[in-house]
Amino acid sequence: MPDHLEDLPAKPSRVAPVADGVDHPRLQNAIRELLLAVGEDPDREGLRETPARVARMYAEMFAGLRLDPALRLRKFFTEKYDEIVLVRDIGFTSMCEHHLLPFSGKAHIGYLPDGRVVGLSKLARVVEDVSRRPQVQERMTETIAELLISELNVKGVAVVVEAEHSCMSMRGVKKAGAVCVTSSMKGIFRTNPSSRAEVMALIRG
Ligand SMILES: Nc1nc2c(ncn2[C@@H]2O[C@H](COP(=O)(O)OP(=O)(O)OP(=O)(O)O)[C@@H](O)[C@H]2O)c(=O)[nH]1
Ligand SMILES: [Zn+2]
Repeated sequence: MPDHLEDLPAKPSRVAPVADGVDHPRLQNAIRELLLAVGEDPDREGLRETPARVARMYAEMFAGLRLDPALRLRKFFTEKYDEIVLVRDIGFTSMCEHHLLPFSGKAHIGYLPDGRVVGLSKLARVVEDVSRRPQVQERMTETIAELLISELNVKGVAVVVEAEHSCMSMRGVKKAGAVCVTSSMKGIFRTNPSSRAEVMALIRG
């Protein structure tokens, strides 16, 4: 190592708190404790940077705790279109709040407009924002549907989420491939069985 670098701390940016709303030093201590508790040596070479790495990972996985997804839905386009709009297969990964393991899958969102439409990407952005929290799949589904029905001036909203839970595949009951499906229907999709059947048929493709 050149002399002039010898006194510099290694990668200082990796240990400093990052202005992302997460307490990085606290997280790093917790990860170090976790490694000690399972019988590992957090000071061995391969693990030396792990607490800082995992802290950054949690900051990313839980970034949704500090976001307001409603802000994604404040921009509209006036359109005469009055049939269902559906965005299918929006991929996501969230964190199961029971085991802090990921669950991932696809969200499908349909809505029936009432004179104006929202940018299609905004539906995917809402899924992205809401997924980055510790939660259960039912709450994630309901949160997305509630946001859409309260923020968009639409006749109905349908949200279906399909996901595989790591806590069911890699541990515990160990059922790889089991898929959990949840749905939340608002407005006309809740009150009118034929509208519900129509949106569900579109979601099934
Ligand atoms: N309803 C629901 N349950 C979930 C979700 N994610 C994980 N779970 C379940 O949460 C439950 C937690 O059960 P506990 O008995 O408290 O924990 P556990 O002993 O680790 O349970 P096992 O996973 O059966 O080993 C498990 O049945 C998980 O399958 C979710 O999104 N929704
Ligand atoms: Zn779990």
